[in-house]
Amino acid sequence: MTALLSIRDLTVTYRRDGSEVVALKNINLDIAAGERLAIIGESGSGKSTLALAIAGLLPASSRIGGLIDWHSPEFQSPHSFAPPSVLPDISPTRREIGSSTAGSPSTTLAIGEGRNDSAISPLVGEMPGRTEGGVKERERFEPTAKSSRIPLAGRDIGFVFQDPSGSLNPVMTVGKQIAEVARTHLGLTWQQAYAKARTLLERVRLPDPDSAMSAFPHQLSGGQKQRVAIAAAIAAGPKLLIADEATSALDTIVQAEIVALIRQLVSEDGMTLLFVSHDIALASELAERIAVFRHGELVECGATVQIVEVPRQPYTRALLDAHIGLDAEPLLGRRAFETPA
Ligand SMILES: Nc1ncnc2c1ncn2[C@@H]1O[C@H](COP(=O)(O)OP(=O)(O)OP(=O)(O)O)[C@@H](O)[C@H]1O
Ligand code: NI
Repeated sequence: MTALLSIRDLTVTYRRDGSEVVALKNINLDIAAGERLAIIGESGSGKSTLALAIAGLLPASSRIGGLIDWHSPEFQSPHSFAPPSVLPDISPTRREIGSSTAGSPSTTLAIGEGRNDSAISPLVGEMPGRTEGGVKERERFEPTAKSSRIPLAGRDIGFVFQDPSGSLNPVMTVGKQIAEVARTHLGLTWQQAYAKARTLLERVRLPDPDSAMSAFPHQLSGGQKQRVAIAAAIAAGPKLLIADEATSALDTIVQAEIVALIRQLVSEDGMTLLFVSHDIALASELAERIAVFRHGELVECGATVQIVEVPRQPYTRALLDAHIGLDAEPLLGRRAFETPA
């Protein structure tokens, strides 16, 4: 399988109240093109930080070390600190990236240790102290070569957050906000973009897409809002879809529907999926591979069946054990739990 991106020695530190929080420590991870990879771990383990780092959406208060290589001729770093050619290669594992040797289409994304000033996050000022929030357009520095471009959240990377209200504009119609993504990134006319938005609402199976086009987010249910957020996230045809706890705020049935929808869209569009969740059972329903995070470290990574059936780490075992009913038909267990006495 071809790697979409390689993460090498990625370390992310946040500054908070004068002290530093190390959110990720020396992460090494490859993401294959077209795979469905889940990132799991308890709260604060660094899952969202990884997702934001990949999308180039970390707040300016963060510092990044290590590198992210996109193995695509189209892409450049979303947060490299200088053109790769003038930066020293500080990563001891750099040579392990087979396809990033000279002449390869790989592009180095982040090299060295530096304050993340170049990545101007839309989260800055909007959601201080949080990693979840709305992704809207953000300023970017220009690519150094015309032939390659910076992988951009919203265009090349679709991002779906836990709270769809955070990513949807409350005073803009559903149709217009999806159309705006298509217009901005695909260069469509408004008319074409609205037609695309209408098609996308059908694809995400929103009931009555025609009236939904002129609806405002508050007129929709949580699950419907999340469908709209997903439509907006895939509107520009991203290569990578990142869903960060995208179903965590929804009830079990809607959660299953959204997971099924994500699976279908990812397969139809040939997208790579990064599914961030604290729920190992949900992750195992969707992902082919699971990476387990704890205290900012990647403790275990393997095929879903291996992680679920023969976890190597006690921590993974504990996550599995903590999930009620995983070993004993979870859906039946949940249904019995929900049935009124
Ligand atoms: N903007 C920020 N400023 C300061 N510290 C932060 C910021 N965002 C995250 N952190 C800290 O970094 C660590 C990792 O947080 P992160 O949000 O990546 O974890 P997570 O696994 O996504 O957790 P959750 O499941 O609660 O979403 C935590 O200690 C968190 O408090
Ligand atoms: Ni998170």
